[in-house]
Amino acid sequence: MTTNKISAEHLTYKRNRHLILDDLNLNVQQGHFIGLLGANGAGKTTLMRLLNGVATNFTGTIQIGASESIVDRKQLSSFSESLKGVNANRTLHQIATDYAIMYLDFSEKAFENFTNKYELDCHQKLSALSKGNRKKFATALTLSRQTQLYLLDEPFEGIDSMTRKRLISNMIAWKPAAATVMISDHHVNDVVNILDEIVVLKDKHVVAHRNTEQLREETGMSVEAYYESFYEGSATDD
Ligand SMILES: Nc1ncnc2c1ncn2[C@@H]1O[C@H](COP(=O)(O)OP(=O)(O)OP(=O)(O)O)[C@@H](O)[C@H]1O
Repeated sequence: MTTNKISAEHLTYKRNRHLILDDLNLNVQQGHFIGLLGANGAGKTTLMRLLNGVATNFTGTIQIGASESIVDRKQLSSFSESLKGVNANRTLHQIATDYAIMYLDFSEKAFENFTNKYELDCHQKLSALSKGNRKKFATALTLSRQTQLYLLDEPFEGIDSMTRKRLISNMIAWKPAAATVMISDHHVNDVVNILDEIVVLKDKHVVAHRNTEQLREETGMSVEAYYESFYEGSATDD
């Protein structure tokens, strides 16, 4: 069996009796930038929560590397949403110190590099950060772990277009070859240059999973036009 993969098979998930994901199948080889695309409410955050092991009580299987266990998946993936439970009265530096205790793979050196590049003042309290800087901080924390799968939920939301371009270049330069980075974003054109693959969620499951280069060659469409066509009901994935 191949172990350098991330997979979800027949994944079905309900929350408060609402069916959110239904028989979702996804299989990615590690080492790529993957865009997780879908309209509001399509289930992008939910899928990331399930992969990371924050959300449980699903049916089907989820695997990262060779393991299906929740404990291993939390260890093998780093999720930007983890910041949700953090005490906003703590400074960025204090929060990073907490992370270093919580996650043995957290690199304080990497964190320092990211915060320098992102122009964040680590003496500030989390509560004092603007929306964009809060996103940058969540990304810095997430990427400072040394693990296999990085799950970034709308990392560029609220970030100005110039900074966005700089963060994307930094991310390309930073990515370890074996790591997988899954990014959800509503502004497909802004992130498309970083993406090796896209996964489109619609109707509670994956309706397309394509290599971006092949997609352009084979369809002659931009990635954004291809993605939007699923929502216009005019495309099928073959
Ligand atoms: N606590 C909950 N109880 C019931 N349904 C929920 C709950 N949380 C989320 N949902 C539903 O799950 C579905 C998927 O939500 P999710 O946040 O994963 O979507 P998303 O693709 O990330 O959306 P967005 O792009 O708006 O962030 C939505 O229909 C949402 O209403």
